[in-house]
Amino acid sequence: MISRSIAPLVRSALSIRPTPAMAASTSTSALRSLSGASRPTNFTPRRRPLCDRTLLQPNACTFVHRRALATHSTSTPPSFVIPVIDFSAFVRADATPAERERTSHELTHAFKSSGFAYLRNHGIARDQIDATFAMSARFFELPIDKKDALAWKDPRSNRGYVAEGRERVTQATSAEEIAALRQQAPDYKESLEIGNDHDAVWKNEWPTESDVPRFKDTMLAFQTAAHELHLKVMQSIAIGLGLAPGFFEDKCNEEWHTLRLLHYPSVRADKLKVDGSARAGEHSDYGSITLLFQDGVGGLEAKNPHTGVYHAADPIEDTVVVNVGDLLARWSNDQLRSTLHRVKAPQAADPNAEFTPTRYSIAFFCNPNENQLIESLPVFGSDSQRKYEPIMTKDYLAKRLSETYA
Ligand SMILES: O=C(O)CCC(=O)C(=O)O
Ligand SMILES: [Fe+2]
Repeated sequence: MISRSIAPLVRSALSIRPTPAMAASTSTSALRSLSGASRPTNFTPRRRPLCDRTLLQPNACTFVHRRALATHSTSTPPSFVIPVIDFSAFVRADATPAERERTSHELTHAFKSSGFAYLRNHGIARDQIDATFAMSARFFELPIDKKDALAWKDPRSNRGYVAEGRERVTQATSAEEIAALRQQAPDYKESLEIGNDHDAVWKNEWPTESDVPRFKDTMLAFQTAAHELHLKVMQSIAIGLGLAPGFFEDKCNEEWHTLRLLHYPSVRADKLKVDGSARAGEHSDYGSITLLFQDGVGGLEAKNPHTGVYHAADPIEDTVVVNVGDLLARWSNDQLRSTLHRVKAPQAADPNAEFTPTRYSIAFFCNPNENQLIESLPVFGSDSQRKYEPIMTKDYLAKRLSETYA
């Protein structure tokens, strides 16, 4: 999260205090607002039309994600804990194997129970995170035409700017249902998706250097740091599962990740009270793990799969939230949980406040390599106990998006 010392500065410098006029325009834009879960970073060519253009204004393209539920519960432990784990054993060069084992067991225990953990001492410097947040806020301050010029165009690329109103996570399938949902319960956010910058086919949509100086360099450096942390987390998971420490290394090293900058504009608090409405609707993430950096505002919630009750995953200074995605859940035959989550108004917010404060977060969606076969590992049982058919990363991701456009 943005350090407490600079967070108010960043926020007051970069966010907009809502005025009545803004409230009106927020609500107008909210009506065309949609958004949601992680999209995969790459794609096999689709046979179906990319967008349902009947649902949106000209030149806009709506992404409606119909997500199957994440990992289901079959047992009934009642507690739902998101522990704070000291990850320094994977950052310090002098850590002992025993220290790494201990950390790894804590982490895999968390992933087996809630699917979420906070990592402290994760090795990404606070200054780097703060600088990335500040740069993200500067990007979202650009006039809408500059951002629209960088628009997200193709799910195979999954790169570019996603304006409010372009995406809605839902299980719904019919156009009418989706249109109604959009009216009643849009997601209130905009985002910029950034893939790896060395893809031969798909290119990132960068703002010009004069519009946002040092933006590209800052984001590339952040991707590098986040990828390194992701490799350490995967190593820790391998140890926690009793696998060789390097088990995931050559399966997750192609940087097939998506860095998503998220901006949740200030919104009338009553809008988030509408049934089913959220800043980001209920969803699971698709990939292996997600590293989530949040500012100090709060609002992230994770769903206890046993009770269906949502628990706040409030920001904790100097930590990163890490959660399991669908592919890691499949790899582990659901032993590691891909837990449903969403972003609502912060639970600690003043109940009488007219507006929910502006919020920024940065999600780094990590994926196994494109052609990696994801099948439940023998350590999780015999073939007959497998809950899922083996599937390649890119096919799983493509399948999820083709459902989206059914
Ligand atoms: O902004 C957040 O806190 C969570 C965002 C998220 O879950 C997502 O984009 O998949
Ligand atoms: Fe998510």
